[in-house]
Amino acid sequence: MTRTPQLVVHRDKELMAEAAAARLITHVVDAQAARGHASLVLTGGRNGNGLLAALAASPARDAVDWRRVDLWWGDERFLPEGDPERNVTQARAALLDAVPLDPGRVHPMPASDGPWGNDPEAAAEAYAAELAAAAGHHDHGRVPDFDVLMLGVGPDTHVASLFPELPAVRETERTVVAVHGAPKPPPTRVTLTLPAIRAAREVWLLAAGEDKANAAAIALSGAGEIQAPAVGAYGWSRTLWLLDGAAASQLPRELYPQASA
Ligand SMILES: O=C1O[C@H](COP(=O)(O)O)[C@@H](O)[C@H](O)[C@H]1O
Repeated sequence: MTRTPQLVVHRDKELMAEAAAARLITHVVDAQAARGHASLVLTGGRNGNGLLAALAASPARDAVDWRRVDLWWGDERFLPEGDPERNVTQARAALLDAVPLDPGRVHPMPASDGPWGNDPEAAAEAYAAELAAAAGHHDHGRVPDFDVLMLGVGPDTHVASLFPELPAVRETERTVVAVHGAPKPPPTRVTLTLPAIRAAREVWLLAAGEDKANAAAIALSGAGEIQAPAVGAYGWSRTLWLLDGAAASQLPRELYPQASA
């Protein structure tokens, strides 16, 4: 388990998205070569969707065997199926509809008009059960061995739907919980918890744009995870912060990485 993140700063958000997409393709190809399949956790938000769109535009996307990719989500806005604000709807538009995925390996979080109805607690429990059913006996706990778990960092340091000081960020047992009263709309959400996030091999935090500069500086300067949830998001093999110059602009000088482009 490494709590010390590596930082990579790219010139701007477009280059950051392209470089992150290239990095992801390489990871997936390597995971498939080593283990036969790759398991990814997608994030919503502008930076996560930017990465997916860059991946869709990359000719190297065809190096991936998409039929052997498992897709999970870090969080979801609890809205009806097909709602344009749902993270899965946006991911489908950015990439998923353009690649030959196995539908049985795509695991969106439940919608508010899905089989568990408008009950986010039931939806969270069902997603936790789906994760547990996919976890092998070698996996760390009750979720599959995620190769890469991506998280967009919000301007308030939230990741997934773990917002500062709300009960979800304090959860230490369950892997998935419902969120009520999120400060960013919509207020009702479903999210992986920090213990589930920390079961990932690699956690990549994405932060691009001036509105992320304060969040990056706070999260990377020793804040607590209840006040700054991004602090609590780390992988057991590696934790990577992928930033653009604007998001890195308030980092303390000693944190600013030497080799960045
Ligand atoms: O609402 C959400 O916001 C965060 C961050 O989004 P961004 O647009 O500020 O980059 C995202 O990571 C999360 O998945 C999403 O539900």
